[in-house]
Amino acid sequence: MAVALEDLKFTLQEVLDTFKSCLSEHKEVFLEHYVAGWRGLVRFMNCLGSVFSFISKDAVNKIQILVNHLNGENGAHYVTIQSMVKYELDSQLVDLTKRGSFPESGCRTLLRLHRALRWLELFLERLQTSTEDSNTSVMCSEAYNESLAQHHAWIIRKAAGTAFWALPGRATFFDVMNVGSPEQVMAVLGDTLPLISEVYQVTEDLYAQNNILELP
Ligand SMILES: CCCCCCCC/C=C\CCCCCCCC(=O)N[C@@H](COP(=O)(O)O)[C@H](O)/C=C/CCCCCCCCCCCCC
Repeated sequence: MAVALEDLKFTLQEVLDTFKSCLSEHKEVFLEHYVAGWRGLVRFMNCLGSVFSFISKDAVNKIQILVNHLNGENGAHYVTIQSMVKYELDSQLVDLTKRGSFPESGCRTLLRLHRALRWLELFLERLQTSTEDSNTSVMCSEAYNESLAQHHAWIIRKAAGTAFWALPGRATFFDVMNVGSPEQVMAVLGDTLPLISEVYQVTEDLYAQNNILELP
């Protein structure tokens, strides 16, 4: 029986490894590894219960759009996020001001995941400084309100806010991360966060330079 990648067991270490291999020595972001990082995160979310499946579906859909670009006839232009942005903008394959002919452009699709990466960064920062009594739902909502929520319609914010209350407590959350004791989780978080932050910042700068941070 074939098993979808998203259904395999999550380990935080694996996500760390994919984000480690995301950046080239010239600070280019390899799309293949970026997408692999997201696949790992979706696997984590799938372990948390079906209440998150509407979020997971959207992420999987966006991951698949990027994989299709990577595996398509113009895949060579999609090796890094930098080459993708240049190719799509030079070839006018991006809707810049309103949705139109290119609802599945790589630039637009990646921007949605990029914004979600900021949520992840803020959430992991909170987890890293959390104590046994900290509430994962509160940390998740705060991170969401400071980032992704600003790009979501009211109905999505409402649904996301409701789902956050179904998050398990910190101890279970750490168990699902599958890296060992809370001390080991903290250590892996300490390794993971700077990598995620760097990938986020490189992407943010690239999108800002090209004035494509608000793609419809
Ligand atoms: C290291 C382990 C600890 C943390 C692990 C977290 C795992 C999170 C995995 C995936 C995060 C989901 C990424 C969601 C991408 C959302 C992209 C987006 O903004 N899509 C909206 C806009 O798209 P277009 O309509 O413009 O195409 C779309 O409307 C969204 C629909 C679904 C709702 C999105 C809610 C996002 C909440 C993010 C927090 C996830 C909380 C997971 C709990 C751990």
